[in-house]
Amino acid sequence: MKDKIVLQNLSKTFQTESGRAVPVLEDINLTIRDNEFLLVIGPSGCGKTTLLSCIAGFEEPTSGEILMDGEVVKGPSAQRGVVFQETALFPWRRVEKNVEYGLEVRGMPRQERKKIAQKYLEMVGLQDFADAYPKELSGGMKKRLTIATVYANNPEVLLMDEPFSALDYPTKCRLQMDLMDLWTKEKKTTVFISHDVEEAVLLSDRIIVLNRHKIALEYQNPFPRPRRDELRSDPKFIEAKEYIKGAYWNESQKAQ
Ligand SMILES: Nc1ncnc2c1ncn2[C@@H]1O[C@H](COP(=O)(O)OP(=O)(O)OP(=O)(O)O)[C@@H](O)[C@H]1O
Repeated sequence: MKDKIVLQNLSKTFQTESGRAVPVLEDINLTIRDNEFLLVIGPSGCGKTTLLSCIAGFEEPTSGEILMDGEVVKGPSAQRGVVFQETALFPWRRVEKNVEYGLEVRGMPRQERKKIAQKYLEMVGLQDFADAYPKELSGGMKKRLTIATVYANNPEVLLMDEPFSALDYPTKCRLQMDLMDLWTKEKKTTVFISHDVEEAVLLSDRIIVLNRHKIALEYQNPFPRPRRDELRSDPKFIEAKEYIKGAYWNESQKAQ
């Protein structure tokens, strides 16, 4: 599989207003392969969002560089779709019009963008809510809508920052399965940030534990796809979760 995103000696240090230097990422080297689902986990404040923001092009590295398809990332691009923890929807636009927004901006004809919006609303099970406003949707439905919106724009890379963290467990489980279905149908290179070890083992091809400014552990996920909901209670899955949790826990302890 070809390399999609390459982080070369990536470092990021923030300067606080009082002039203090806050090192967040130090000399990170990482290759994300085309169509890989990479999951980044780590204790709060370890730099997960900063890493994602650098890949998205929202933050500039202090040193080192990020390459996508061999080209240096110099700023945000429509080729990298971002899903944040908070849903970013237009409250005054109906559900279908939210999905169409990016396509409209690109000048796609009305009928064509409507067809694409309907396809993705169906894929996330929101076809009956096309004419509703976002405020009429539950938290989980809003997440589905955000994912449909990002997918409709057809980016090559999907960057997701804890998209399901605020949801209750059953809703989260359902959305994880939905995302996996969508990802299986339309594979995209994905970088997904999470605090949740179960989510990490269920979704990923590979897990990176980030801590103390560096990659503390890399774990190649052995579970074959498709992965069903029942996998969550498989003893081997639980064992894998414990292993990641052990590394995550140890790293959290060291961070204190
Ligand atoms: N713009 C900024 N200016 C100064 N410091 C910042 C800035 N953005 C982030 N930081 C600091 O960088 C560190 C990493 O933040 P980041 O949000 O990347 O962590 P995280 O791992 O995503 O945390 P969480 O899991 O709590 O979301 C934190 O110490 C934070 O205070």
